[in-house]
Amino acid sequence: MTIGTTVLGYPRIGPDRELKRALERYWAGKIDEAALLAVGRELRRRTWLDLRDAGLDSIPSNTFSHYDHVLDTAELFGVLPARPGLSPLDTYFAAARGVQDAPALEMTKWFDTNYHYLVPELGPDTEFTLAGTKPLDEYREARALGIETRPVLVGPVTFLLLSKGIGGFRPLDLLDALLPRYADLLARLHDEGVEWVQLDEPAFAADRTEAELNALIRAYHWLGKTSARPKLLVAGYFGGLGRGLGVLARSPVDALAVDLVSDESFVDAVAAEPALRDKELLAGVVDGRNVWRTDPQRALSRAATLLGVAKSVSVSTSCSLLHVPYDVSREDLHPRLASWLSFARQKVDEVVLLGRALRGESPDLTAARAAVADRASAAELADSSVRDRLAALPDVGRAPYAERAAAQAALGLPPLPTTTIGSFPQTPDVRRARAAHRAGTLDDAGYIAAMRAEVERVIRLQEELGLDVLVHGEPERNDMVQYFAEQLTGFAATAHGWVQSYGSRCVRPPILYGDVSRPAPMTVEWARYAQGLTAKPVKGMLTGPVTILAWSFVRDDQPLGETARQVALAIRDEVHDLEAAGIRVVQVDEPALRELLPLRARAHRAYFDWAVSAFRLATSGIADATQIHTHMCYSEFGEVLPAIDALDADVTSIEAARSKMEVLTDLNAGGFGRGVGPGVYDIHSPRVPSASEVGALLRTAVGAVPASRVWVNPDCGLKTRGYAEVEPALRNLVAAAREVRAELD
Ligand SMILES: Nc1nc2c(c(=O)[nH]1)N[C@@H](CNc1ccc(C(=O)N[C@@H](CCC(=O)N[C@@H](CCC(=O)N[C@@H](CCC(=O)O)C(=O)O)C(=O)O)C(=O)O)cc1)CN2
Ligand code: MET
Ligand SMILES: [Zn+2]
Repeated sequence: MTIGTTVLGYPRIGPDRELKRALERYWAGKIDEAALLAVGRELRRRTWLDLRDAGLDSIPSNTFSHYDHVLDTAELFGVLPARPGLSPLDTYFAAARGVQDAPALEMTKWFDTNYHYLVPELGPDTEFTLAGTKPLDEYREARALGIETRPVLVGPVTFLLLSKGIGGFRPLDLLDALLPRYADLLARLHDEGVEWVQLDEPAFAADRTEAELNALIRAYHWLGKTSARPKLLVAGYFGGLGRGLGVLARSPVDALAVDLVSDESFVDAVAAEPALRDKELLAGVVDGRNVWRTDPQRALSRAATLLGVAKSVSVSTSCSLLHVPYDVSREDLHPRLASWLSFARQKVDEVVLLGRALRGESPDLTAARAAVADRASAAELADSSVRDRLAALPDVGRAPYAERAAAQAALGLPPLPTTTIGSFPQTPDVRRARAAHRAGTLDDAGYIAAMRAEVERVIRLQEELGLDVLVHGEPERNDMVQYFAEQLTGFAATAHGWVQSYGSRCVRPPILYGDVSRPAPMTVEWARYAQGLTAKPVKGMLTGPVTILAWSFVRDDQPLGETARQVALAIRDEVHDLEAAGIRVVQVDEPALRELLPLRARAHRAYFDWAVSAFRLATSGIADATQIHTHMCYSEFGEVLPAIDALDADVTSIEAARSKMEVLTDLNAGGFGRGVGPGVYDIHSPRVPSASEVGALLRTAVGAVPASRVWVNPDCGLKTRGYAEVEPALRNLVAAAREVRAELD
């Protein structure tokens, strides 16, 4: 049988974040393993039944995970660190979250998404075994419900490319050792009666070396030729496959899934590939990354272009639906906006409908066509005043850094000034107050009073600790992007639109649907209140335009750079109002600057151009004496260092503790000449760093960068930590700064 209509993956956290709650209760010791496993089983059951009832021809399995699918793959092939005395499940969680005396695996971004995976560590002595049965178990579980499924696995080459080599080792050198274990697994699935297996190779949406392409060739020639195996579907997504397309087309696999959404030109490359003649093709024409309703005309014409090219063509999503929320029908949005949207459940219906249309049936596409046309012609999305203001804006640079630095000396800060990145712990009390406010049981005045009390507590604590530049602690923010989106026009927020970010942590990305403007100041009253409590400078705290776009679902009817300018203008207005309110230091966070970097180098220049100019637009037109900070984290910064420099912020705080300040060498090599705050405290770990540990990192920093430009701060915000860890950690941070200060001449 051909595969027919399908989706490459589905959300797994639960429509009401059932898995998040179960995980956190399990970790807190409130439920046992059996109760946690039961929650997962029920979520899988509901997903499979929903997908079957929707009419998909082929239903994926093994898309569930208790934490992360790359971690699952490492467990499956027996390469998680052993933890004698722990159950297999707790060994798995130990790798994900760390235990008392062993840190977690590193966590990093899954390609250019806001999903994070755990990085397996491999070395020359790594031995793979087929240690687990998860894909097999889930297949059986579905079959017991009467549902045939297609197990989904991370492909062997992508798995190795995403892993980290210990001490300079190249994980790809393990390919020949890993392939037989994949073959063992395929054989077992085959014995079980599995017809199709999906192997995901998104790594080939990025630029790849000759050696990496050769690995892809070897892998699929080898796996394709194994005798007892299910049919193989290889999925490439998050962009076109580049030369990987030809490689896979010429390999003995049975089907290819291609992303026809992310890269418009890729459809031509697929159409021109003669070697696809005897392959089945899944045309990924329903966007798995965004929430807009699919234009049936465009989707069908793309898929139809390929009809003669392959043995068969069917419809799929461009990637897994992991990155979109479950169901738009649960939202209380403006009905017109709601009619333009499609979340995971609706995307499944779109796939089914388009699949029927492609087969020559005549399903009713009028509602879809009308909604898309309505959105395209919605004049009220345009705001001419925003566009006129942007067109009239003068040049967006600031005075040279030296002049600014001289003016900013008026802040009267000591050498090695200490500060934090913005958020303080979001305590259960704070979260409860916000929930009560949302539910209407706590009125505005009561909520504001509770948050003010929290701000005052945080200010007093920082004064007592002896920090130099204070923050208000962000207690009033549900999330650093959603909070702003809720106050800007052109954005809609969802009530249930949760998307997994990592493990049990989720976000509700806002929907940016129209021209953006700022009807009123967003943070000024909180900053003014905090500054009024202390003589020390309080840092205003904003999220930058690139990060606001990266962590929202963004309109796709104009270039991102244009949308970024509108958001930047709103942030600029806020910066100006903070300055007018007497705030002398403003931080504009851009942790997602690296995340939005296109996977292919040919697109980097254009990205840097719009991203940098949006940040500069947001942070210029102010007095030289007003100090602009920015902050970045969760990334490999190498490729974006020139852009970080070009942002022209007075001070850049940057995650560095885990990598022992390596980033400073690179920054120096790049000629970075302004203030820099390399994180000296890893906030992802519950461990409290000692003063001597922090001191050692700080001495490394002042050895690499002139001390006059070094700031002392944690790696990132403290919102996910508790006060029991944060207080002693910051105490040690201040003590270390004082000690190293005393050593300066
Ligand atoms: N958007 C975004 N992306 C990001 C980051 C980030 O901060 N924001 N940081 C990096 C790492 N990613 C992260 C993603 C999420 C969280 C996180 O802490 N998320 C929270 C939810 C944050 C939130 O929206 N909180 C809301 C809703 C909280 C909530 O769940 N309330 C309860 C009720 C509260 C109670 O009674 O206790 C409910 O709705 O059921 C609020 O505070 O108002 C979670 O999953 O637990 C942290 C880091 C990279 N990407
Ligand atoms: C993910 S970056 C976080 C920056 C933000 N100001 C905070 O401290 O939480
Ligand atoms: Zn951060």
